[in-house]
Amino acid sequence: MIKFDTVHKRFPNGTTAVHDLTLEMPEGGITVLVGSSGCGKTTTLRMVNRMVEPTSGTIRLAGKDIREQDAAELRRGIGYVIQQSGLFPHRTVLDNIATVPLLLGWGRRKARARASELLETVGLTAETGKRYPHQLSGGQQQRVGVARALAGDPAVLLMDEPFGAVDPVVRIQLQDELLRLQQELNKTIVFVTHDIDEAVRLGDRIAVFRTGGHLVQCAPPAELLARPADDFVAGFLGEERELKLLSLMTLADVPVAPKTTVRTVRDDEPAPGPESGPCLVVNAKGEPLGWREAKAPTAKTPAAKTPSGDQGPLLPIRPLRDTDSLLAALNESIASPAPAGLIARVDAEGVLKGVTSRDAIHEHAGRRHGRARDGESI
Ligand SMILES: Nc1ncnc2c1ncn2[C@@H]1O[C@H](COP(=O)(O)OP(=O)(O)OP(=O)(O)O)[C@@H](O)[C@H]1O
Repeated sequence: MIKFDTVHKRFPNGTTAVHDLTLEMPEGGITVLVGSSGCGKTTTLRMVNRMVEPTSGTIRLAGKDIREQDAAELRRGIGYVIQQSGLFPHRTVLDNIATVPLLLGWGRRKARARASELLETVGLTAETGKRYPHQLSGGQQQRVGVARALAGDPAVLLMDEPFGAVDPVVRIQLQDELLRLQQELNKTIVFVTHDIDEAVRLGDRIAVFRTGGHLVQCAPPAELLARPADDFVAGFLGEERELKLLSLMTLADVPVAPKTTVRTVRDDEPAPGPESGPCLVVNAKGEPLGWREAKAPTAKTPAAKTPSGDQGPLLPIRPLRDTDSLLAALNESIASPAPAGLIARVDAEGVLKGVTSRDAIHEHAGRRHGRARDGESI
């Protein structure tokens, strides 16, 4: 969709921001640009919509050299989201979102109808549309920024640190929203971030730049994590590189031991005595609720007579589905009070189907990691 061919950008003051960049950004995919500060990410992004003109080289959009298109027209077909959301302060949220449709000549009524539809798409209420940007939280402003960028239904979306100014919890929510939207909309997205975890979560491909505008490696996240091209990339990915790789692998083919491996008890039944160890408490539907470690019997209340209410606290758990990551499974198994660090595996409806031990997760993770290092897909 977007093709950079030996693109060079040298600013008039002599700074080389981008050095002979050759890079393809596939249609319908999210390409994330990462790298140290000043390595040319923003310049690369802004060359796509001609806010910055290359010194040399060619950029093609859907096969067409962007220099052959009128810059204003080109920009109307490309959504652009920046960190400070860039909303017009004196226009309502709805009018902000309607900006591009109006420029495209849709007429006021149709443009506003489109804006209302998009408010809902990005998870905001109709009432929010009547407010002004300063009356919204940072996270809400970013959602409006995304809605505004999507309003003209562009095939390409450029996002420059769009979630950089919000707290970590809202940031994860916005990332999830973007992934959900992308499943529906299938835009070609170029996304700039400083945050490698964000890049791994969102990217279909990650391009790592280093100072001087040099592209060092561009690869899908799993390939990048398993086989960084050099020490710079490895350093950039951080010391928990191997754990990050586990976040991309699912539990799907890790064996499930039958539920008879572990003692289960209904939440409305008394737990067995402490000599039988922790048991898994499930509700009437068979959904796991937690582990209960029975209290040691005392002289006053021997094990056999201990009423269920007295049998130790319920330690809540996170039951895991096949679609959950190996990292989530490992995390859960470390906290598990059950022998062998057992985790509860559930089906799509959340009903217990069995358990998996920490050793099984480890072994599987090691094997899959080895395969990834050898270049196999994970
Ligand atoms: N208009 C300009 N004139 C001169 N130099 C510029 C201009 N814009 C950017 N630069 C320089 O080009 C280099 C690349 O800048 P760019 O903003 O693309 O980097 P970046 O990777 O996005 O940085 P950051 O992560 O800090 O936002 C930097 O050295 C910057 O100072």
